Amino acid sequence: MLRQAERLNDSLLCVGLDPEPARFPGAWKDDPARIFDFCTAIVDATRDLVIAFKPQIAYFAAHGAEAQLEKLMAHIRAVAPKVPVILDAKRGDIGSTAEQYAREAFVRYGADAVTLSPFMGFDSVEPYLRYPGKGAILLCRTSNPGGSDLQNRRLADVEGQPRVYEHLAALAQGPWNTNGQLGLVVGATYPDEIARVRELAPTVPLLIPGVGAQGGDARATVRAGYRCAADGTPTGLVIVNSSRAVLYAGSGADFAAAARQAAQATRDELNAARRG
Ligand SMILES: O=C(O)c1cc(=O)[nH]c(=O)n1[C@@H]1O[C@H](COP(=O)(O)O)[C@@H](O)[C@H]1O
Repeated sequence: MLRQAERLNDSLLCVGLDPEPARFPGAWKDDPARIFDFCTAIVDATRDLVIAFKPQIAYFAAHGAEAQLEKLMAHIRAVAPKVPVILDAKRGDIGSTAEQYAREAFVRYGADAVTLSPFMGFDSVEPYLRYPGKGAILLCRTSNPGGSDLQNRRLADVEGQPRVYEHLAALAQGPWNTNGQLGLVVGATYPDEIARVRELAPTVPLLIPGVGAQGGDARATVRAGYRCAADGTPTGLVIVNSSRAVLYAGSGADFAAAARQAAQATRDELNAARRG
């Protein structure tokens, strides 16, 4: 699905759907009942510009707006059936509970992929791999400064003493990737680490948040993470997420047009970086 959407829309950009009613335009401001309306306006304005959409579940659950998220997922499937939807939930729990989280993501919401915290190990990830064709994207080297607290520590009892994120990248490329559906999250704020992850996991899709509001460099991100064959076919895809910089590009009645403009500019910048 990712390869198909990348070709269809000529894009590496993922628009993150992180709706904050306090930032909604005009009469919608502070009204959580407008979460669906706000998000569908963004989806409709950008659906031909993206490789994926990424709703962040907390922005819905915090307002008791799960029904609006269900409606939104159905809306995306209807208007952009070839664009994968990554449910950003960052789940991580023992196998029996993971089975419920997997059902929530893939059956209740119909997501194509879900983000997971791999802290509890492979048996906490495995239940998600039982769904054919569905993606499980593991936090590896996150975009936040505190990401280095644990992820950059070295593992003394693993050969070569890799850092935690390096070890995880190797597991995701190899033994953990039992159905070929794993991905990794690497922050745009750390391009050197993106390059290192790409070295260890040459073909795993990388979800890269952190351009836009967090200040990550789009060009450096693509250079570090995107790989293609001599004929231009991607061999290592990147899914570069921007949320706030797209969603809140404008604050008036024309917010959806402003979001489209911001998404288009970022998509073009990412494409220039991979072709330049
Ligand atoms: O898994 C994620 O999507 C994620 C991982 C990470 O390392 N950093 C990160 O910012 N994110 C998410 O990506 C989005 C970034 O939003 P913006 O900073 O507004 O573009 C938010 O939904 C975060 O929860």
